[in-house]
Amino acid sequence: MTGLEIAGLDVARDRCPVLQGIDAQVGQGGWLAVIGPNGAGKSTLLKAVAGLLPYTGTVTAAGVPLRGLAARKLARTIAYTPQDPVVPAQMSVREYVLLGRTPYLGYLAVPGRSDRAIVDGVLERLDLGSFAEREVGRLSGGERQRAVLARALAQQAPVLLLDEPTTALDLGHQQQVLELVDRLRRDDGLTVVTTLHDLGVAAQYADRLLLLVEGRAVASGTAAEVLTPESIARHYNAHVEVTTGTDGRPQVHLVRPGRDTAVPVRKADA
Ligand SMILES: Nc1ncnc2c1ncn2[C@@H]1O[C@H](COP(=O)(O)OP(=O)(O)OP(=O)(O)O)[C@@H](O)[C@H]1O
Repeated sequence: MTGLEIAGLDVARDRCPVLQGIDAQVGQGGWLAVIGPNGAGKSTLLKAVAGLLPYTGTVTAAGVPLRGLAARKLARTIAYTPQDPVVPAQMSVREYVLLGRTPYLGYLAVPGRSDRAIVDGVLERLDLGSFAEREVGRLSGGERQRAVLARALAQQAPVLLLDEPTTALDLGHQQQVLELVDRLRRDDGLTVVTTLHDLGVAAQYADRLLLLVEGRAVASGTAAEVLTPESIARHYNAHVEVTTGTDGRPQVHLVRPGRDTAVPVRKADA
């Protein structure tokens, strides 16, 4: 079953075309990583799918066209975390994450016991339990990024759009967030689309990659199909070596100019 389908998507910003003719399909429970160099249009794609930018073309979730959906219905369908979220600094982390329940509340209604239980569960899963009463403005960058993700998860939408979800996180929390998102798609069938600069992470976690360059999709497929040294050299202007990990997925290593290899050679192999 298709979780999300994007067909013939064009987006202009300041009247300049930024995305042209983008097609992508993600099955329910799938994880699509949108990759590409700076300015390629990755964030623009997520914003348009989230309904925050006008577009031509169609976006459907579980077969339902998203254009024209009422805001509450859209928020129950798609949860989105931006790359640079603006957070209300005075609000406590718990109150902020409770905002994720807004699409389920009646007019002027306050969150109920089940909303609070959902928020408590999400705070726990993201290691934020001890920060629940702290003001959002008094969190570190990584703690704030987890709070923003927590708010999106509290929304319990079947489609999750995450713009660079791990940039501010230390290695342990990166892994925790990526593993959590992976579990959510595998166990709960969430459909995930993330932008990712880290090609190694994209290769390890996503089941399909979409490579955008100057607003167009230049490649899509599995990590092994998309992440070739030639393609990375051409589109990122980066010199890399691509090896295959024990899990069969590609690993991308930067190679310093003038050096032969980025991959350490073990003594036994030398
Ligand atoms: N608010 C805006 N108004 C006009 N043009 C914009 C705006 N935001 C982004 N752009 C332009 O749209 C293009 C795509 O930007 P976008 O942020 O989608 O790229 P990106 O692939 O996410 O980049 P990065 O990897 O640097 O985050 C760029 O040329 C950018 O300059």
